[in-house]
Amino acid sequence: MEEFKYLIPEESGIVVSMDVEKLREVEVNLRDVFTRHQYKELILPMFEYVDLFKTTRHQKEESMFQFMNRDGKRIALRADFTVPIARLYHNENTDEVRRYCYFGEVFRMQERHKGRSSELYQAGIELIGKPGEEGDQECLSLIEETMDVINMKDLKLELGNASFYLRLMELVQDEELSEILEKKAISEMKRFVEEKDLDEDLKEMLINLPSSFGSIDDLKAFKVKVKDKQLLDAITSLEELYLSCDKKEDVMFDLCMVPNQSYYTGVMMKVYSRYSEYPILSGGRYDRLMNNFDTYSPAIGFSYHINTLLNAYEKEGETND
Ligand SMILES: N[C@@H](Cc1c[nH]c[nH+]1)C(=O)O
Repeated sequence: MEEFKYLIPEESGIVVSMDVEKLREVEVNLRDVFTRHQYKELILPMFEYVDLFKTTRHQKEESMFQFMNRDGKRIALRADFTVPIARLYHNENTDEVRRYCYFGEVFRMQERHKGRSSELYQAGIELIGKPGEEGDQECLSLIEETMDVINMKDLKLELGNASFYLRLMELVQDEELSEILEKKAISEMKRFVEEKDLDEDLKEMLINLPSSFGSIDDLKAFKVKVKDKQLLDAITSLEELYLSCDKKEDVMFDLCMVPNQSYYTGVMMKVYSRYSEYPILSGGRYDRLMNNFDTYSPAIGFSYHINTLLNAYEKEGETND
């Protein structure tokens, strides 16, 4: 394909313009925090069997970069760090608490012409074996500490809960709800609710959901409208987690948060810079992922999306000039 030799594929477009000096600075600062808290650094394979990501059903097959190896087995470029780390924990044959951290690329095919690279540089941690509130708090305080060392202004930490989302889907039994939640579309939600045969309390709550995003007071005001026990528990666990946050003024709640990974089961976290449309960090509790390896262990983790972070950092710099 001679005519393409001067061009860079859309898939890796952003990578070539990455500010490597800044990347290394962020990496050093994050590594320093992770290792201070006993997170052991891992280097994980770049090539995996497609089956690894398929059996855990977390990554859509069409978003994986795949090829055949010499034995005719289907190989994928690493599409995620969390899943191979779950396998690693299983292979360690332990039920003790383990702390891992990692730095490197994941490969996920993006929608065309959105200007997003398919080669995503991540820096993250996984905390395995520490259940519930205790594990959530450890993870959250680590996020807060790392938010300090990346030296960015105006960061917001958003909390959602996958158990809230999963319970809603169970009650409503309609995939369209996911899209409406993601868009926080008030009028679409009204139309959707009117067309459905649902309990009146649930209808009233759903109508209020897209506009209930915000502070702890917004969360508390919304809670009054909730009658279902599982939904209430999910909100209470967010309230409790909030109490352990150091910088409460930077914390927001989003009950419309749709899990961006299908393995999330509990609290979900996202960090936003006002200079980026996408989160610079995302993560969550995933207590059932390990079941795929016949190991039963609660876990939570997060990843910084370094490409997004560097873009936001550059924009922040431009507005300060
Ligand atoms: N692997 C997730 C982030 C995460 C790490 N641990 C838990 N969640 C992602 O790439 O979005």
